[in-house]
Amino acid sequence: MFLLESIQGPADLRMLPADQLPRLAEEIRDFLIEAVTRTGGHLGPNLGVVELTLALHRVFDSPSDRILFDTGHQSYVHKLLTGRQDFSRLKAKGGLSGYPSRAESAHDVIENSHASTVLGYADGLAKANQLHGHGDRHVVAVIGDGALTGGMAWEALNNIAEAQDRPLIIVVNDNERSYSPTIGGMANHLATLRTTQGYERFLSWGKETLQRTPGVGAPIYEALHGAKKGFKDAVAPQGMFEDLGLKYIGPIDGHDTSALESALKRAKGFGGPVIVHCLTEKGRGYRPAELDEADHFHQVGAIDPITCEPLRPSSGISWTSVFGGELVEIGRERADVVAITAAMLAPVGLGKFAKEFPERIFDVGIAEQHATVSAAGLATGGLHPVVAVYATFLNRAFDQVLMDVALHKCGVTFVLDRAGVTGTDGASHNGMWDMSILQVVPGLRLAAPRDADQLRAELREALDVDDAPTVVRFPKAEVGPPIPAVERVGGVDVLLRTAEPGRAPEVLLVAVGTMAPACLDAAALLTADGITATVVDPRWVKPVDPALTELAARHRLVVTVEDNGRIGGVGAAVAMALRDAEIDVPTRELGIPQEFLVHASRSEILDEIGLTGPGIAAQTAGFAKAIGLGRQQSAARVTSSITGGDSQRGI
Ligand SMILES: Cc1ncc(C[n+]2csc(CCOP(=O)(O)OP(=O)(O)O)c2C)c(N)n1
Ligand SMILES: CC(=O)[C@@H](O)[C@H](O)COP(=O)(O)O
Ligand SMILES: [Mg+2]
Repeated sequence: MFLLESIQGPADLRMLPADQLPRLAEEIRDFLIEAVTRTGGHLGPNLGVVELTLALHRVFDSPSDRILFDTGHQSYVHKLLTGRQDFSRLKAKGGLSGYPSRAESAHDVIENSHASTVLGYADGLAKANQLHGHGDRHVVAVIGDGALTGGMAWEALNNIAEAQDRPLIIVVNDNERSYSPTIGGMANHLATLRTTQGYERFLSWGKETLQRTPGVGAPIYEALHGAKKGFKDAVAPQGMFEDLGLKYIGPIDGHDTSALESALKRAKGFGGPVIVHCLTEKGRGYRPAELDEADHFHQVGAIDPITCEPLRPSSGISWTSVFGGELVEIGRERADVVAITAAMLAPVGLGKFAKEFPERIFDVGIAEQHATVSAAGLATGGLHPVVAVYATFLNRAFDQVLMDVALHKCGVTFVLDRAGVTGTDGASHNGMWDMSILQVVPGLRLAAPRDADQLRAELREALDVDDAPTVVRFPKAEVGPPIPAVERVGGVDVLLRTAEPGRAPEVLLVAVGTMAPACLDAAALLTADGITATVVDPRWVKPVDPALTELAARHRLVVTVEDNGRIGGVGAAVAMALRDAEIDVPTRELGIPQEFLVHASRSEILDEIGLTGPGIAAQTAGFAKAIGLGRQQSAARVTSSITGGDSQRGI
């Protein structure tokens, strides 16, 4: 890695003779394969942008020129070239983020990994440059073909095209894939542009050869070039970009650094909005990735670089696979059930459903807002759509959930995978928002299953609701063992009572979804503190079940525990329900601090924020003792239970 190690910043790269770039690209690929197979990460996307990122940092002068990456998962090469070559703890606690990070470098701008935002940032930064009179500074936005299917990209393009005098360079990194092949009219359009590539090569040969031919050479070339324009307009309606008022350069071989530098220099000098359309290959240079039909190694876990076998095989089954399997069973029973994915068919578990019901699956691209409104349409048309997205990405479709699905009382079921702490993908990936923002949606019902059986049951219950949105949410984790209920009170499952029969329990532990195992552990630990507890799983957390408020009335303290932000979550809703029912029992809410969490593993973060058995027990004991419960009261409590003092109704 001699050459790569000599690159401590873009200036070093720009001084490198062009004939050493192929070797540097090779070293970078070797580095990525070795490092990312060891830690896990977005191997495919980054192998695909090696030459592109080299060309970007040779033509532009970051950070005074801003080089922006959409989604940011393809910024590893950018990091390598901007002084960050220790990938030993990539995406791990204390290590490099898997996305750009302003805390890591002045070269980084966009940290949030929600797709299709880069053109918006670029529009704003270009306007800022213009207002500050920084005409010499360039804004370069790198956007994937997948991200281009997001509506926000088109909102930005509409504005960017408005100002013909505002320099802005859009680099389309077209590898024909999101995870799987990119869908939709945009992808088809890009495909037709790709077909001219062969024509481009033929023309560049023609230009070299014919222009060397004295006399007839030049006119023949011009005629051919004219034909090309006609051909491209006929076969490859690039007119769309040019009709928008955007200069189009391409398609360019995205692995030919010289061609890339030439195109980027032309774009740099254009003085207005310009698109450079680059053709790249996801996973380039690593045969297993190139051959991987699923997603060209979009994101890999830690794997053996030779065999591609996981270095830490997981033994359990994921929540995602339980959902995917049950939806196939439901699909066999109900022809009205259809499914929608936003460019993440396999990651959200819809692969089996798609295989068995190809006409009942819709991949809308990275377009969660459209997915939601289209679902409202499908429901209005008499079907029951299941919209499967990662919890954090539903944020983008909040208004559509509220004003399209809920307002019209549409029976749409949202399945939110990666709910709660995800961890290693950083702050923008934690699914810590849904049980807060969805609280305000009238009529919406939300379930948080505690185990596989409840996931199957609650998914079926959700699909039985045809006049309101329903939500089922679960984490990025393996499903634990079944957690049986000892009793169902209303819609609430009682999981454990530690108070002896006839004695009033003190704490009601409300375990939301996958917090059940930790709450059961906490109840056992509280016993050692002389604090008795009842652990319940509300199953459907919105609306709050009246049975839960009745149970609360029989306890002296209510502690809710959720894998969601504390603000406006289930705990807040339960506390309000108790107040509304004039039940004056103190409540405490345990959850994720309302902060942007720095990347680390899910277990490390849960431990840090106290959402573990010991953490919940310690916090609950503190709350209990502060109001006189627990061991110091145990003597008095024993007396009152014997003398029938102010004991409460038994459970
Ligand atoms: C709003 C949103 N939805 C879904 C995702 C999940 N996601 C991450 S990368 C990716 C595919 C991006 O494809 P593309 O833009 O073509 O980039 P490539 O990986 O091909 O380089 C998706 C769907 C996301 N990051 N943001
Ligand atoms: C960049 C992006 O949004 C996804 O690729 C993200 O990395 C999801 O990873 P998991 O599918 O492992 O949760
Ligand atoms: Mg792509």
